[in-house]
Amino acid sequence: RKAWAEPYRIKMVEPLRMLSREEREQKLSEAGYNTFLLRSEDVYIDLLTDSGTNAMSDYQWAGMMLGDEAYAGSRNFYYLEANMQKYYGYKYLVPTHQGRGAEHLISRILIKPGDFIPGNMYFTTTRQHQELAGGTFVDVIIDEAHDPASTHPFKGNVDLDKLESLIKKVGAEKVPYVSLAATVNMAGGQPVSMENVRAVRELTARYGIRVILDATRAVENAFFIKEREPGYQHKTIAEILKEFCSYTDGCTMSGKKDLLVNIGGFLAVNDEEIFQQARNLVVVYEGLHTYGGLAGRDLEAMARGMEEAVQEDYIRHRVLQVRYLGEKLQQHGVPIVVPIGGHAVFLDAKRFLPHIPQDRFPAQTLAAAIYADSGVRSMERGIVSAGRDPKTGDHRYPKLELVRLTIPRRVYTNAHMDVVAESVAAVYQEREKLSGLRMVYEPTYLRFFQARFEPL
Ligand SMILES: CC1=C(O)/C(=C\N=C(/C)C(=O)O)C(COP(=O)(O)O)=CN1
Repeated sequence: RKAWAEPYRIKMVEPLRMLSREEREQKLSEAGYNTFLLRSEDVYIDLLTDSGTNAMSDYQWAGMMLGDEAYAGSRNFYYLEANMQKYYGYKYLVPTHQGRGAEHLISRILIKPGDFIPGNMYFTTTRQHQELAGGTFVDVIIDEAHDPASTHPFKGNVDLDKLESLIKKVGAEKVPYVSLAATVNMAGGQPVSMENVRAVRELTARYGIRVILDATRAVENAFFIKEREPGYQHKTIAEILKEFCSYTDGCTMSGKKDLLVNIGGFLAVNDEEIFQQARNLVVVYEGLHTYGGLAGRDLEAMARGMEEAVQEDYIRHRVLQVRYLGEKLQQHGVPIVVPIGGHAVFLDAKRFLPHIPQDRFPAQTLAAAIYADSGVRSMERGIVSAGRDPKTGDHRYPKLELVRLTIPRRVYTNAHMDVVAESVAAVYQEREKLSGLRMVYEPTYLRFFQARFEPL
């Protein structure tokens, strides 16, 4: 049979409302044409992010009632620790309030000023913390990742020659770790193959260099390995995930994605010395080492989310719902990043709006136009997100100028996807009418969150 449906039924709903086109135009102007500055109540279908926006299960909500809110030694911490060891395989757990809390700790611990951190394409908060620690991020992803039309099945892969030439150029002692993301958010939710992570491990081991995984969407990555990599079709998602992690020395985790919680994260490592430094530093920045800025109930919900995340029917539905939207858009001729990623469909704003130069912010313009058309909220993932080069002060000009339609887990049905596809197609038909934006307010850090724009 072809028909497939959500592997869950709905027990509670949040009514949605739609504004009129005039109201949306007004809200957009008040938000400085930045979708981050819109109010949730003014958004119809919210595809801004899959971070913290996912629906918890009754099993997770029940866990919220079991929060052991002891200041030290909460029962929920030990349950989370045991589940992390079971599913991700690392030895030591340091909870943090969310992913960037863990990025902050590991950057401070491992990076010395003047160090270089190679990684498979940048992520905004990850690179920010590496730079704040005095490091320089160096992109060592394969070239195909920067080509939205390339159909390479594992566009998240590390280019081993780029990695080794960096190590030889700067010296292994200046490379504290490889920052490996799986999947790669900014490339379009693109996976890393098991063969590649194994090769990265072998190469870095020769130089005594650590590999720190960004495991935020590693379950989605495991799904792509099962689907695309020879030899893995008959492995479970849980087996693939654990094997993948076994080639790395630790991970930072934003539980707000794969782990189906609204807040939560952690740092996990195998090295006892790093663990001691992290659990000492966590009490300065996040909270005691057994809660790390989270309530006991949040730790419990994240531990239970971990069990659900690796369930085959759940993760298959999750990834195939994203693919459903992407294929609908392709039927309308809308240019998107291929292969379709695990957590979002990425519109290629350069091909969508070829008449708008990059320093007139085409992706920002497109995200604003989609909201005006239908109340669907998306996120700019182009020149605004790339920020300025700390050395030159000029914009960074990424090859990928994208708008991300990010699908929260277990929240929307395919009927919502149909509405989104229809709206994007309508904007695509009228794309000649769009003329770009100019930035009128630019914050210092991670400008995309709070920048304001005016139409040209
Ligand atoms: C791959 C990756 C992310 O995607 C990420 C956060 N992503 C957001 C907020 C997003 O909208 O994609 C973070 C930071 O996690 P945090 O938002 O601090 O829990 C780390 N790694």
